[in-house]
Amino acid sequence: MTTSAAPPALSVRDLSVVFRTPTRVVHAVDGLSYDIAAGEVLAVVGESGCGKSVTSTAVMGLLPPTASVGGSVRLGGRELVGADESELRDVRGREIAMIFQEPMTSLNPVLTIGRQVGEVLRRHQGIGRREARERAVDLLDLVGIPAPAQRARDYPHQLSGGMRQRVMIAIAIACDPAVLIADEPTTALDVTVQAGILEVLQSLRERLGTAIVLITHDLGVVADTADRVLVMYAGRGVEQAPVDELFGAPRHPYTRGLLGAVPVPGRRRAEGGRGRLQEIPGLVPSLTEQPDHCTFQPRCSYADERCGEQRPPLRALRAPRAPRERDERREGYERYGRTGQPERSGPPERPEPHGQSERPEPSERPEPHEPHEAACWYPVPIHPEHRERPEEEAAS
Ligand SMILES: Nc1ncnc2c1ncn2[C@@H]1O[C@H](COP(=O)(O)OP(=O)(O)OP(=O)(O)O)[C@@H](O)[C@H]1O
Repeated sequence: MTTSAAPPALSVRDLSVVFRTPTRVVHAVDGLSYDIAAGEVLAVVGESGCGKSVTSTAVMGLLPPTASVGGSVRLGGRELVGADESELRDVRGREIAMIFQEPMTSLNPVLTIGRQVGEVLRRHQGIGRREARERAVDLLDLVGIPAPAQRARDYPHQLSGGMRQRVMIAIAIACDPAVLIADEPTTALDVTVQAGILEVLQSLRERLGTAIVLITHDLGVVADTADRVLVMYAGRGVEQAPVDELFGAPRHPYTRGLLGAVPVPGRRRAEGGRGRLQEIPGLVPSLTEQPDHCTFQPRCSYADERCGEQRPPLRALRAPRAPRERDERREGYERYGRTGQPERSGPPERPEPHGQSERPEPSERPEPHEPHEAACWYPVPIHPEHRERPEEEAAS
């Protein structure tokens, strides 16, 4: 739950999405809750099919009629679940916007990019063609398109993939939305172009206070960009934490497995040949059922009977604060550069994270708006000798 005084820019509570087709029922999202504050970047991670995109599409009110949505999505005090289409159309683009993975499918190939950015302004702000054109050029400039006045006359196919993605961002932020959802915005791009796009997103949150929900598979991007992380598994939120806590002291066994499945050069050598990539055994559960127990239980090495009988709620955990624990958090954070790998090979020299010189130390980052939470009866111990029992956790 949000502890800061300011209301969240976006508040999602107990969101559920069920698709009903003639042949099956899919519980794509089940009881998901999160908040995001102005100027914050919340990364949403999890294996393919865990419900990241469906969550965002539900928040935007863009799901097909086969989907039924439950719970609450509050945007600046306005409830979006159950709102009618005309109200949603008014909100989308103006107060909340989304950028997608593949800009070529979202841009109109027969209109210039200046026209496409300008159209959004004209539709939502009722300004004239000439003013819209001028403001479109300003927006293209803001997202880092060189010579924006000339490029505004280009068609999408005349731009590189990275430039097209910048155009999508310009369209998304044209009306200065409070919340921007970026669904895998850098996946199809090479690493240097990706870095440029992430810088644009960072500058938006700093300059305009945009709250950004960043959906990504790339844990390096998460480490480098996010303030907080939401981990999803099989349609449920299983862990939420400030980014350095999540990387340094993951508490849900699934999160730990997810981090262990990322290649880190030098780790194997540093760990005497033992540091292999750790696969999570077993398979992701089918979403056609909605079990009333922990869905990760069949794959979890910590599970006991209770995990197979009762569904663990998302509970606040005590944050690791002792100096030694703090160092471990830091170490975890430093393991991941922007590409999911340290910039140089591993120990004995500890690698610097990408862009560390310009970015504040993790300890200087803004205070988290939410505590560390995990949906687990037996959260992974911070130290093996300190296995905590549920009753020792500081529930709040
Ligand atoms: N229109 C639909 N009808 C039925 N099931 C759907 C529909 N859209 C999505 N799903 C199902 O919902 C589940 C979640 O899908 P979603 O696209 O949100 O996953 P994801 O975590 O974003 O995956 P990825 O990382 O691969 O994009 C999947 O099992 C998917 O098959």
